[in-house]
Amino acid sequence: MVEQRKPIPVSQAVEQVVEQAHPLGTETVALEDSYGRILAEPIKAAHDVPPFNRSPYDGFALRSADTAGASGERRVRFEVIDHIGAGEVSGKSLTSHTAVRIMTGALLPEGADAVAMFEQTVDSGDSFTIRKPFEPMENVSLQGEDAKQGETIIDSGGLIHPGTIALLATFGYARVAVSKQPVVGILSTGTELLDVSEPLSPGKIRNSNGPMIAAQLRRMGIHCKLYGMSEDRLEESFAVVKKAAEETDCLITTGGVSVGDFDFLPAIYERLGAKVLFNKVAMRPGSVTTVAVANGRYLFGLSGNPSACFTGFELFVRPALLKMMGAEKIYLPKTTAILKEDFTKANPFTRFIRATYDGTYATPAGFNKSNAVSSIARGNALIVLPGGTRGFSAGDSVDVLLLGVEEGVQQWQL
Ligand SMILES: Nc1nc2c(c(=O)[nH]1)N[C@H]1C(S)=C(S)[C@@H](COP(=O)(O)OP(=O)(O)OC[C@H]3O[C@@H](n4cnc5c(N)ncnc54)[C@H](O)[C@@H]3O)O[C@H]1N2
Ligand code: MOO
Ligand SMILES: [Mg+2]
Repeated sequence: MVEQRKPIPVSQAVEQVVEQAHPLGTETVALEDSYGRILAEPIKAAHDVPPFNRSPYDGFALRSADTAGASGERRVRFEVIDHIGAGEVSGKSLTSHTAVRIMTGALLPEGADAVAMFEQTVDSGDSFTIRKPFEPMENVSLQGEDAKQGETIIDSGGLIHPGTIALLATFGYARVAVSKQPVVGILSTGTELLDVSEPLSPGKIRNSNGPMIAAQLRRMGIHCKLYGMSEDRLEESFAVVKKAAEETDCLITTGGVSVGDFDFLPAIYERLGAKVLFNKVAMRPGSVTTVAVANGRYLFGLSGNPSACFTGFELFVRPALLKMMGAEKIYLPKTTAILKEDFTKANPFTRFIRATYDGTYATPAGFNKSNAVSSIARGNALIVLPGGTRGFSAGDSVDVLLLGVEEGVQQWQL
């Protein structure tokens, strides 16, 4: 008799998977290799930013006191005593009605407390005039206005993105403490599978799940170990899964997890003595998604059906790996959108519909069965239709999970 599996709610399944994830510790990498990694130390301002009072304009550094009473009728003249660009330091100190010609980014000379932009002056080389008074510190970029020494600017646990890199570089982090990345393996199971470069033959299809998951991992900044494809034969599959599981923190297999005569993953988990967290989730696609743990390592048994495989990765594998990487924001961001099509038939399982989201509407991305591959290629989001007794109509407000967003959110809520 076919095994009866008990489906668990999606949120419970996500919780159970994430609960098993343990951070892998930290390492340091060169700044140029840190993009996309998870920051393992807070970034504290090592010094004020900017580190000195500087000119935000190309113009003349002057003493504001000398500008008192200036007007169109009573222009005030300054003698230019030096000329500096950014990076140069004037050796001159300003005295009454003297100024230094200064470029954007240059340290203000001693005595100066304001900058007249070129556009605010009539310039005649050795001297210039102005027609308005300047306030102390007018047109000055003040030391520490951006960041104060000792201030924590970014907490640990965030994704290092280009802005983070700019900050790290500002403070002289040639090396950065980041969380270690998990070693992740991918094995595609199925006697029907052909490699991408092989021609089709009767009953065979090309392996699309393997390359897809490798790309889903790359999108998270993770490089994986490829274990290729294995045919649906118990002994051989067991050997390769066992080896791969020993060599990785997380092994992702696709296919062979359902109740078919050649679905060997359940038997393999049993032989490995792995603890199966669940083997049925009340979701579609991906109801057969199975997650097991052996010796502290994850075994993700994703469905062979491409849409189910894709969805299983985004919902379960992604947050688990991010948590292992020390990330705080491990879940896909969620928003609401207006549904573009009817889904009038109720479904007891929560459905995840591949869709395009344009900021207002969520439009299903076409053929949306579990075995669909075209809709994964078109979509940038997953519409969530909760399981239950009701259907959904065009115009309904629905939840949408956003795919491919650089950084997610901290709370899982569905
Ligand atoms: N009697 C039942 N049959 C099925 C059930 C069930 O509950 N009772 N569940 C169905 C559901 S839901 C799904 S989803 C599939 C899951 O099957 P498996 O995860 O065991 O995957 P396979 O049987 O190996 O393959 C399913 C399908 O996907 C194609 N496939 C497999 N690997 C790849 C790959 N790497 N790239 C592209 N396509 C792949 C494979 O050829 C099959 O067509 O089971 C249902 N059956
Ligand atoms: O596991 Mo299946 O994907 O629900 O069609
Ligand atoms: Mg099967």
